[in-house]
Amino acid sequence: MITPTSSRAQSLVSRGSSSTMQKMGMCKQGLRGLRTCLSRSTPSSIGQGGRRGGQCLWAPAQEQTGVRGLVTSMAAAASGDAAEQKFDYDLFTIGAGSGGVRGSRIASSYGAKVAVCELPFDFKSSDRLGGVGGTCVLRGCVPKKLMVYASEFADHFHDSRGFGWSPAESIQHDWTHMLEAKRKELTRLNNAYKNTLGNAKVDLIEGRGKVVDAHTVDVDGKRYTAKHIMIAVGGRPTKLDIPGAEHTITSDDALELSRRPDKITVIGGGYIAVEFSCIFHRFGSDVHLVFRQPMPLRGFDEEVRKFTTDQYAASGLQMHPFMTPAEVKKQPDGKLTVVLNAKDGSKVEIADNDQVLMATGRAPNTKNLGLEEAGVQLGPKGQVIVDEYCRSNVPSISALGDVIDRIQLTPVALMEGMALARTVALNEPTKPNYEAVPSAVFSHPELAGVGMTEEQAVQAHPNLDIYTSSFRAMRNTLSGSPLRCFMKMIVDADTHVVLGAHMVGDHAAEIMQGFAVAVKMKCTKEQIDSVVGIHPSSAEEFVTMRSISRKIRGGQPA
Ligand SMILES: Cc1cc2nc3c(=O)[nH]c(=O)nc-3n(C[C@H](O)[C@H](O)[C@H](O)COP(=O)(O)OP(=O)(O)OC[C@H]3O[C@@H](n4cnc5c(N)ncnc54)[C@H](O)[C@@H]3O)c2cc1C
Ligand SMILES: NC(=O)c1ccc[n+]([C@@H]2O[C@H](COP(=O)([O-])OP(=O)(O)OC[C@H]3O[C@@H](n4cnc5c(N)ncnc54)[C@H](O)[C@@H]3O)[C@@H](O)[C@H]2O)c1
Repeated sequence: MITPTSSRAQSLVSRGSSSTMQKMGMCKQGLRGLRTCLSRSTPSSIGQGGRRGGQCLWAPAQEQTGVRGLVTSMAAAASGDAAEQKFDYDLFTIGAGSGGVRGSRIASSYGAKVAVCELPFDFKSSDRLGGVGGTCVLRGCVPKKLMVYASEFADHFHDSRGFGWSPAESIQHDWTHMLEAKRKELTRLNNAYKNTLGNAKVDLIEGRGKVVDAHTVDVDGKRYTAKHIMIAVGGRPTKLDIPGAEHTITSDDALELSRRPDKITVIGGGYIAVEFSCIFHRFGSDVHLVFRQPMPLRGFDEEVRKFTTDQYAASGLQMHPFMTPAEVKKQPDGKLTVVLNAKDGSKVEIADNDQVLMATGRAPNTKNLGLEEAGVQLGPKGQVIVDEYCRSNVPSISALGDVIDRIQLTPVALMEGMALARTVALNEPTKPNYEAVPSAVFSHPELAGVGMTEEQAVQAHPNLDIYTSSFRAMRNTLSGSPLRCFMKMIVDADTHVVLGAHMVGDHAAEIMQGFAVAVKMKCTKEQIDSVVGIHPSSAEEFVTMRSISRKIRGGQPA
C-alpha cells in the first residue's frame, strides 16, 4: 500500500490538527494557508533562473528546505515515524516532458514535496540534452503542427484561384523566417513550462537523472532521496541499422533543417513518416514515402487506411509499398541514394535525395538510467514494465508516458501523470482509463478516429452495422482540389451503441474530439441521429448518416 508522507500531511490538515501545526509555528488555514503565509513573507525568486549542474534552478533556498521540508517533517511529527524524515522529497520525477510536468505539478498541488530533473535545453535531443517541455513541446506535436500550419498555406494560395483570387506569382516562402519563428515560440514555451513548475512549487533541477536505488536519484553527481520516484523520461528516435544510416536524419533533425529539401525520401509508414511526408510535399518537395506494408498507418481502420492512401496518392505523394530499406549511399555530388529491397527480390533505387528521413519508431530513454541495477523490470524495447497503476515491480518506482510504451500520445501521458499524482500523493490508487482514446494524424488530408476499428469491433461484437459516407467537401467544389472526405461509424447492431467513429478530411481532429465524448459516453446511433446538424459543415454528415452501408452478422458480411 502506498502511504506517502504528503497524504498524511494532507489528512492531518483536513482533520484540522491545529495543535501540531501551531506547535510548528504554522498558520491555522492548513497547508494551503501555510504556503500563502510563507510566500507572502518570502520574496519570490521563482522564475529567475539559477545555477546549473544538479542545482535547483527555480525554487528559492527557503522553499527547498522550507515549506515543503515542513510538509515532510510535519507528517513525520504527526505520525511519529522517524523514517519519514530521511527523504528529501515525497516525489522525485526524472524527465520534465508532458507526463513528468503534469504528474509533478498535480502531486505538488495535492501537498506533496516534489522535485523534477530535466536535461539542459536544446532543439534536438541526445543523451545529454533535452529541455523542460519534452518531446511534445520541443520536438514533437508543437513544432510539427507549426510546420503543418506553415505548409498548408501553399494549398490555400493554390485553392484561392478557384474563388477568384490571383495570388502573386512571386509569392515565396522564407524557410529561415519560419525556423526562427518556430524556435522563438519553442523557447517561449520552454520558459512557460519552467514557470508553471515554479508556480506549482515543484523544485526543478537541471541535469541528467539516474536511479541509484529504490529511493535515491543521482543528478550529475548530487544525490536526492524520495519516497517515490517517477520515471518520465520518454523516448527518442531510432534509426535502422543499415549501411549508410549515418547519412539519414530523424524527426528531431527534420524539424531543424536549415533549408527545404528539394527531394526527400521518408522511410516508415507510421504517424511521423506520414505527417512529415505531407509537410514537405505541401512545401513543394518531391517526396517519396517508403514502407513495408501495402499501405501506411498500420493499426488504423483498414477502410480508412485504404481511403487515406488513395488520397495521399491523389495529392501527389509518391508511395513505395512493399519496400524494405537496404542501404543509403552518398553520391559524389553529396546527394543520397536509397536502395530498397522489393517484395519480388529486385532492388529499387531512389536517387538524388537532399535528405533521407528515418521514421521507423522510437526507443524508451532507459539506457544508463540505473533502472535494471535498481531491480526495475524492463521489456524487450527497454520500456519500463508497469501495472495498471503505472507502478513498476519496485513499489516506490513508477513510470508513465512514452517510456512505458503503451500509447505514445501526449494526452495519454497527461492522463497517466494525473492518475499517478493521485496514487502517490493522495494515497488513492488510480488507474488511467485507456478506453476510447482518440487520435489524429496531421497529414494531408487529416485523419482522426476514436474507439474501435471495424477489425477490432468484429472480434468483440458479432453483429455490426457499418455506416460510411464519402463526399467532396463544399470548399473543394470551387478550389478544384481532388481530395474527398470520408466518414465512418461502427455500430453494435444489438445494442445500437456506437463503437467507433473515424474521419478523413479537413479538420478531422477538431471534429473527432467532439465525437470522442459521444463514443466514450457510449452513445447509441439513435442518440447521435437525434442531434441537429450544423449547416453547412462537413461534420453534420455524422448526424445525418441514415443508410447502413454494410451489415455484419455473426462476424460475417451479411
Ligand atoms: C515528431 C513527433 C510528433 C508527435 N506528434 C504528436 C501529436 O501530434 N499528438 C500527440 O498526442 N503526440 C504526439 N507525439 C508523441 C508525444 O510527443 C509523446 O507521446 C509525449 O511527448 C510523451 O510524453 P512523455 O512525458 O512520456 O515524454 P517526453 O515528452 O519525451 O519527456 C521526457 C523528458 O525526459 C527527459 N529526460 C530523458 N532522460 C532523462 C534523464 N536521464 N534525466 C533527466 N531528464 C531526462 C527528456 O529530455 C524529456 O524532456 C509526437 C512525437 C513526435 C516525436
Ligand atoms: N499525430 C500524433 O498523434 C502523432 C504524431 C507523431 C508521433 N506520434 C506518436 O509517436 C509514436 C512514434 O511514431 P513513429 O512514426 O516513429 O512510430 P510508429 O511506430 O508509428 O511507426 C514506425 C514505422 O516504422 C516502420 N518500421 C519499423 N521497423 C522497420 C524496419 N526494420 N524497416 C522498415 N520499416 C520499419 C513500421 O512499420 C512503422 O510503419 C507513435 O506511436 C505515435 O503514438 C503521434
